[in-house]
Amino acid sequence: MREPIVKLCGNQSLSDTAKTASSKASHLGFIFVKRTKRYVRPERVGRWIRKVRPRQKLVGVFIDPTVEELEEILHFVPLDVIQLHGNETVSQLLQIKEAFGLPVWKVVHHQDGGLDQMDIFKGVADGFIVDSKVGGASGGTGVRFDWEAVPAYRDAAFDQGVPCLIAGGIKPENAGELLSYQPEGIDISSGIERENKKDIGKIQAIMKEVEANVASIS
Ligand SMILES: O=C(O)c1ccccc1NCC(=O)[C@H](O)[C@H](O)COP(=O)(O)O
Repeated sequence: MREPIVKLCGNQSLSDTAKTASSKASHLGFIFVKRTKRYVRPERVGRWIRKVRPRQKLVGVFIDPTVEELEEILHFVPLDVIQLHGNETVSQLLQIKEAFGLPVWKVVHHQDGGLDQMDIFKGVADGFIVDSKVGGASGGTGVRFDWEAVPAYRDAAFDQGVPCLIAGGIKPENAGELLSYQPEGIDISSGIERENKKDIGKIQAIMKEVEANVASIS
């Protein structure tokens, strides 16, 4: 049975990181996109990681980063995965993979042509995240999409031999519904927050839903 991928994203403080790290999630995410509400400074994240020592894999979220920017972040934070949330091209992904030797997850927004986007990155992306498209926002919107589309994305990623996480508006109250579509992984940010801080009760509630559905997402 494969362990479900659960990424708890948008950690903004030592306290957030301690709460998400105390869970059974597999990945913790940090937003390195300047001028967005969950942006965190890499040197701070580095300090939190040294204190908390999470057992989870660390994911850095970026929009159209340069190799130099990534180099700077990696100097402070030992990322395990680079998540690209912007308009990056295949050649940019290849350049980043070559420069750092880290897995790169490409975000595809759920909209017409979402599956074609996944096809474009076939053999290059090491994983996909399918997120809601909400106006000009890139992510962290707290808005879900029509999950009837989930099996098509899941199967397309499966055919490529890479994981696919579903993101956008997942919360304890609706996680069971999403998990019934058997995604390989889920990515949550707003749904585990209360007043912009991660909430241990919501984290535990999400993880309880995952555990209850573990057979269906493995
Ligand atoms: O979270 C943000 O503020 C953000 C800003 C810019 C680009 C990406 C961002 N988040 C990426 C994520 O991986 C979120 O976990 C994902 O979009 C789901 O967010 P939510 O709907 O809040 O659960």
